Amino acid sequence: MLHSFRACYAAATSKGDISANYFLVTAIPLLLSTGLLLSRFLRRKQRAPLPPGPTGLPLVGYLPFLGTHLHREFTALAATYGPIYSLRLGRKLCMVVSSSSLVKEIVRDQDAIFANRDPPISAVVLTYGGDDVAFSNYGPLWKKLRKVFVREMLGGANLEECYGLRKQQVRSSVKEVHKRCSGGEAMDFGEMAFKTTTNAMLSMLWGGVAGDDEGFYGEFRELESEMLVLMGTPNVSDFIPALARFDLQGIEKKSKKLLDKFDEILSSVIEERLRAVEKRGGNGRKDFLQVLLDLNRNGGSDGESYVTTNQVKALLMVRFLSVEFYITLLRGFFYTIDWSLFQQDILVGGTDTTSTMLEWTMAQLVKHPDAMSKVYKELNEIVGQNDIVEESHLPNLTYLEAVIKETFRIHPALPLLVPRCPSRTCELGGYTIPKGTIVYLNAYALHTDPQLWEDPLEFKPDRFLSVEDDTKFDFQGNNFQFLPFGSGRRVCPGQPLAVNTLKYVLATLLHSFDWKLPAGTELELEDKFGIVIKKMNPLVLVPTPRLLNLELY
Ligand code: HEM
Repeated sequence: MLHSFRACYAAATSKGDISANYFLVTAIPLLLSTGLLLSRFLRRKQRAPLPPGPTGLPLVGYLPFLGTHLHREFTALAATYGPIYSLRLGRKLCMVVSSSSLVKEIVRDQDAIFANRDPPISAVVLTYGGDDVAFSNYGPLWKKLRKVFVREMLGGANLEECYGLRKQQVRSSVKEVHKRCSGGEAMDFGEMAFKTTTNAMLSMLWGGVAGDDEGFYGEFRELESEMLVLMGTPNVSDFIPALARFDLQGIEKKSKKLLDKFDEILSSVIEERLRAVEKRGGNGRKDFLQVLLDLNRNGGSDGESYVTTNQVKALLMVRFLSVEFYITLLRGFFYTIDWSLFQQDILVGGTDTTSTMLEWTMAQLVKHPDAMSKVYKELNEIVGQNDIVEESHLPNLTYLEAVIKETFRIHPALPLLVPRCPSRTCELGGYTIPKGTIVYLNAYALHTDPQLWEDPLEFKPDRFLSVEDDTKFDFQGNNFQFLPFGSGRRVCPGQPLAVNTLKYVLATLLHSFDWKLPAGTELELEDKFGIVIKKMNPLVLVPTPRLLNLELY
């Protein structure tokens, strides 16, 4: 640089024309641009390295080396490469983080940077161009939709108003189980849990229930299944963005067609509701549909929560959101997943996080009779055998809550949470994390770390009772060693509804019946990696009534 400066000065002076202007016009820009280049070079040289990690193959990266239980594989890799490591899955650069201090850095200290998502093309199309709370990036649209979701749809007052709808569905499940009791019939507990939670959710969404009108809901469920399969199908366009415009597998085109069909159904639901409201007068039922239609027509009380008709429709599809996320995560692992089983799971099994957790909690209770008797004792004391469980009882069922937390610790439904994506290149734990990296937070590793938990693989609900400060292990992810619902800005907004529904359905089914394994069978607790982490084999149990007053059934 000094050399160029001297040359410039010499050129000017040799002509005997030491004009200040000439000097300014030539030398200063040269000096500035050289300085800029130098500082860029030095900055790049100083940038921290990428986290260490296993090397893979060209194009496919580490995909062919992954087994079938990713949360365990990722935990095992951390033993070799440390609490933060990188690997390529296809063309995508991914990081896996499994220490509570680094997780804290992501979800607290640098939360605004790590608050983006990386949705697949099919999800963007099917949510009206990403016009929804789950897939939009951190920014004004996400903030508005999240506020609508948390305050207006799932706000305390609205949830309370919908209690009647939930209760109706739970009581109707109790009746059905009771009917099947008389023959000593064994039943698939997971299936019954799925039906109960689905109906409770559908009734809160738009007052509907599967089975109310088999034609309509049957068609809707079929479309939902098609949607999940499309989102789950590995799409070359997602892995190699340069090929996206060719849509080689036709996934974008199929997604658009499917969206048209969804749109038709959702439009007819909305029109029907508007007609009913007009006929009846007033605002009609306060299910989520009505809340959203009121916002669509009048905006919110703050004047900022106006939602477009497309946003109403995208928000109504929320029932499967957590599953969609997981599919988003899984699409990377097409080498390791049996896609025919995956599709069967969606079409036949019925998959959702809340009912999956109901099944796991029940399985742990059947496996641990001591814990089961403590739950029954608590139910007898708080509810009594001459009454039915109401949601007002739930805050006092502290042992049941500890059982649920311990189940979430050992069997988190989404063990790698939902991947985050930094909006700019940043540093974490002394390493560089490039913009757009897919970041997995390994909750399973944290939940089972022997340095954080005593006997981490043992089912011991009491560990949650002995904690003096009961906010220490809440479901909000405020403690970075227990985060079944994530943490930070993008923490699961459905958590209060999910935990409430789980506790209410479980308390009701336990209070109403004794549950035993069919004679001659044994219980195992093996899991199966899939859309959510489900039990490998269905939980089959025989219920017998516990309550003497038959009117309570
Ligand atoms: C046991 C049940 C559930 C579990 C384990 C679960 C778990 C999660 C997790 C781990 C995340 C990602 C959080 C993060 O990135 O830090 C999430 C996000 C989300 N969940 Fe859930 N969830 C459940 C139920 C629900 C329900 C019932 C709803 C809807 C009523 C729901 C709606 C959402 C939405 C909208 C997001 C995205 C939030 C955002 O990106 O801003 N979840 N969930």
